[in-house]
Amino acid sequence: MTNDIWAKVLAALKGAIGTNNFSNWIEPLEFAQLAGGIATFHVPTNFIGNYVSQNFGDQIIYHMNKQGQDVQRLRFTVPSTTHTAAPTPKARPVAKATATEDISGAPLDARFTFDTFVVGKPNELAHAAARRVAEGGPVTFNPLFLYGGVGLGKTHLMHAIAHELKQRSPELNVLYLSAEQFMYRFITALRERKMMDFKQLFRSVDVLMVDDVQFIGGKDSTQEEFFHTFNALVDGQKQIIISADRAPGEIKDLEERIKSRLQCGLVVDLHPTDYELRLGILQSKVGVYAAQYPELVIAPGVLEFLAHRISTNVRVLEGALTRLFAFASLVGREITLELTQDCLSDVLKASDRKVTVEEIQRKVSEHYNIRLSDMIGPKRVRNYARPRQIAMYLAKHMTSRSLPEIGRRFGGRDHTTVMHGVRRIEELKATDSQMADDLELLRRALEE
Ligand SMILES: Nc1ncnc2c1ncn2[C@@H]1O[C@H](COP(=O)(O)OP(=O)(O)OP(=O)(O)O)[C@@H](O)[C@H]1O
Repeated sequence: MTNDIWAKVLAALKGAIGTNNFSNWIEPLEFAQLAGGIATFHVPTNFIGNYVSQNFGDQIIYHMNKQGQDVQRLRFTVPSTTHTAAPTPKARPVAKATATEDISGAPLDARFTFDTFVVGKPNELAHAAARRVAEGGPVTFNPLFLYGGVGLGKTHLMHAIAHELKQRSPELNVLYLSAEQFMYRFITALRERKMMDFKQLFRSVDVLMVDDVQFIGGKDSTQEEFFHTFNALVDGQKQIIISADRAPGEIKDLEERIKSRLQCGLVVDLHPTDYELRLGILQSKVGVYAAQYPELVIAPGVLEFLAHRISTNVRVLEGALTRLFAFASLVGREITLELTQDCLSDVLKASDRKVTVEEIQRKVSEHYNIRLSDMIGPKRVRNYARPRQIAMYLAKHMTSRSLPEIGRRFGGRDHTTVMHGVRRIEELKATDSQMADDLELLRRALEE
């Protein structure tokens, strides 16, 4: 396809989608080639590619074909030289953290402080322990062992401790690094015959922080060296802080003596977030964005919606918010529930909890205080029939099962029985507020 033809396609698109959309979404595209019915474009970010494909893909194909080209599909690629993390020039990137290089450890993220850490029930113990260690003074528990699932704030708390300690006592030698970096340094020291320097460095610190220690599981010589370093520091009354994705006793392929050493101090876990904590985190992050995007308005209910729907981990929650603000700023619109659902459809889909028909049956029978066997069994009395219909209704709306599949799970009932039950509940939902409340309650309980 020649540039002339592409220019004609562009002119037609501009007329079809309007100047704003055109300059936001189509101008950043760079036509690369047309081969085998596939038109390829270079885009600055995957986000733009996805958006264009979903929203303007059909029109691009239509106008290219109208110009005599045979286009069946579009492909969007981000050239490797393009910086993928940055949104288009029109979107303001989120401020980058200034990393302060520790003397000999990994950089600390300037954003990870106690001030920016939101405390809730699931992390209050871990937070209190971290605060206590950050006060410095005589070592009371050694090591402090923080563990929890992905993205729940372990690294954030460790960096916060390091920042605080350095602020209170700048002379302290605080060394923060990941277990992987520990291993890498150890191997380098071995290779370069600098083990003495290695031992000296690690034994001279006042506070040693090792992140993601589960990494050394199965790495025998690294474990051995870690064990010696650990003992030397504990003997010298130096504080050690460790994080892992699971409790010390559950780390795979870790020597027993190390497990028991790690359990000697205080072991605290970060529990999965609950709704209140997620909402608190979102509110605090929105404060930051509000300063960066003063023109953006966020409609009531959006944060509650996100806190309710994204329950995986805080990193995903943060990513969703970043994307939402970048997107809203790009299109110059208020952040409404509708825009949120459009912009984050993939994230929302991915974090939808997969509810099974069996879970629904169990929950509904508990709620109405009937036996599971009666819910599935043949009895047709109202006491059983209504909860059964409610469970069918929820199965239809909360799972991807077809009506015949649902029928089979309800004691081999026919799909028309399921359809009738679902319709009956839909009618009641519209007319009976008690029924509507019950359905909402059950839905929430199942999504927890
Ligand atoms: N309670 C919280 N308050 C504010 N931000 C939080 C909180 N918990 C987590 N975060 C944020 O979530 C993101 C992920 O946190 P972090 O990197 O500390 O997780 P992690 O537990 O170390 O995860 P991983 O197991 O992947 O290493 C960070 O940007 C962090 O600032």
